[in-house]
Amino acid sequence: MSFVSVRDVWQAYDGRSILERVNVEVEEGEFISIVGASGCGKSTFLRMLLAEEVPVRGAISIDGGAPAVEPGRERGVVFQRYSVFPHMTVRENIIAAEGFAKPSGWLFGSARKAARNRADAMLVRIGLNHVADQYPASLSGGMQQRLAIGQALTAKPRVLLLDEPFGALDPGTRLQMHDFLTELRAETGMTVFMVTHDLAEGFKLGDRVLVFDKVRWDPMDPGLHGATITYDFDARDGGVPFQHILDRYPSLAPEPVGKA
Ligand SMILES: Nc1ncnc2c1ncn2[C@@H]1O[C@H](COP(=O)(O)OP(=O)(O)OP(=O)(O)O)[C@@H](O)[C@H]1O
Repeated sequence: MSFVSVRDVWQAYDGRSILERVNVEVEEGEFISIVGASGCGKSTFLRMLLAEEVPVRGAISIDGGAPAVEPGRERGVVFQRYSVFPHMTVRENIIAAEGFAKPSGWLFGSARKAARNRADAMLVRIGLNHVADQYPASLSGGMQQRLAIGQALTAKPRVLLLDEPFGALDPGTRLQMHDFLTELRAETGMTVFMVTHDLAEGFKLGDRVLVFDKVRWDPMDPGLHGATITYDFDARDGGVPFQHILDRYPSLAPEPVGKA
């Protein structure tokens, strides 16, 4: 059995189908990029992988375990909008991430001191040790997002879920974050699922690129049917030229530079 196994998963809200018949098998350590038109259910799929919500049908299992019913330490998540705590320093943000992963939610005495040492090691790892005592507002967007990734990594997750993690960053910072993520991944052997609207990014970072789309379409009721995985591209060797996908999915094309 694969490390992550998604079997015949369906999701619906208020009786409206969002995802249907989603099947995918993922090996440990694979980097899976996810693309698809806006609103097709990509974030919903990530939330189910995180066990933040359960599918109405089908099951997702990780490492052969029973389907999870709530988020656990083995899954970390990073969203596009900075999820760091603005009233805490950079170091406190990392310590808090560890504290919240504990059942009691808080750390005291020697446990807190040890957590501080681990936090400092993490800050060195993500290149933020020189700003450990600053507040997030004083950091650049790329630094804040590195802090968010550092928080997610604090619990040493085996699966990292990234929802458009670099969507709010400028192109240069984005490229730096690609290198950072590639290094982290080589170091940790984590399995990664990343939703992106940038196909080039998806093919560059991913081992595979999954495309979500609707295969059934009712012109009288466009919201009737849900999306599923329509393509599973092998992106390891540079992948297929992504222009072919853009031809079929023009809505995925990046915004022209300078467009308001
Ligand atoms: N908790 C919810 N209750 C009701 N509807 C929801 C809920 N969560 C998501 N939806 C709806 O499900 C659909 C899929 O949303 P989702 O955020 O998963 O899409 P997405 O592909 O990630 O979109 P985008 O690319 O724009 O971020 C949308 O129509 C959204 O409004």
